[in-house]
Amino acid sequence: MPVEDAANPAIETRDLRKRYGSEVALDGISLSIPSGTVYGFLGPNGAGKTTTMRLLTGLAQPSGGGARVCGTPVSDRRAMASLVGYLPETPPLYEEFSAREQLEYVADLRDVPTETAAERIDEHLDRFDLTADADKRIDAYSKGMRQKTAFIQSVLHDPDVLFLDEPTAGLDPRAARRIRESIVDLADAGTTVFLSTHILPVVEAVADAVGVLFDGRLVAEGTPAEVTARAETGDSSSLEDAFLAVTSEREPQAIPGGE
Ligand SMILES: Nc1ncnc2c1ncn2[C@@H]1O[C@H](COP(=O)(O)OP(=O)(O)OP(=O)(O)O)[C@@H](O)[C@H]1O
Repeated sequence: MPVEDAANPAIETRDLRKRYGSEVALDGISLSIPSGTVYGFLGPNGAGKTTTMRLLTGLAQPSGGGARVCGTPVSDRRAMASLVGYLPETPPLYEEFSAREQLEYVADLRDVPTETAAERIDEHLDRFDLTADADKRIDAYSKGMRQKTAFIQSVLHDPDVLFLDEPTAGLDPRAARRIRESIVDLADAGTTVFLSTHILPVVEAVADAVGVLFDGRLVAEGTPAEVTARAETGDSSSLEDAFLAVTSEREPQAIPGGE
């Protein structure tokens, strides 16, 4: 069972906003996500999902509002480095390193003790069927092998909150299942997982709650069943039907003139 603590949310945002010049990427979102839960963060292309994750990992500065992760303001980048793990859409990997070297390097950066790092690296390489290729250079890796390596590096330091941007992209069914299992295992162990993906069956399988972002605003939130039911798309409707309903036939919202 997830270790939930609604009074001390792992992720909390208040009217969080981000502009890029005149472009409003995020138009004031407020979230409260209990620790030890999986939050599926959905939205069409360009809705503001990556922007939100960059703000919540301290990689970008908000234009307005605020956010805390485990009670710490996200502006504290030093604290964020140990509190959060982040698998971005295009993960940073050193082509000339092997997967093992890459993972040892990241573990060292995150101050994971050498012996603990070695154990975790071996365990994860095995779990993702990478052991035989672990000493090959990453520039000879397939897309899926890179994605698996990047996922492992995002969890090596045992973060309290894990942000995943399309973690199963490019993975074969076995590897995708391993990622889904890992997400559930991590949440069971108390990690909060913030999962952005367009693969809605993955969200239905693992998420405790979902939020749907459209044009920089949160337009639906609840358990997958609640969001599906509220969209009132029919008796046999799915999360996909609900997603399409809440992200269509909406006029773009007027953008306020200032913060
Ligand atoms: N560095 C940037 N400079 C200017 N505009 C940006 C920048 N990053 C994002 N945007 C804009 O902000 C909006 C939200 O982008 P974002 O990448 O957060 O969307 P997304 O929901 O992650 O999309 P996708 O599903 O395609 O990955 C888009 O209109 C995008 O063009």
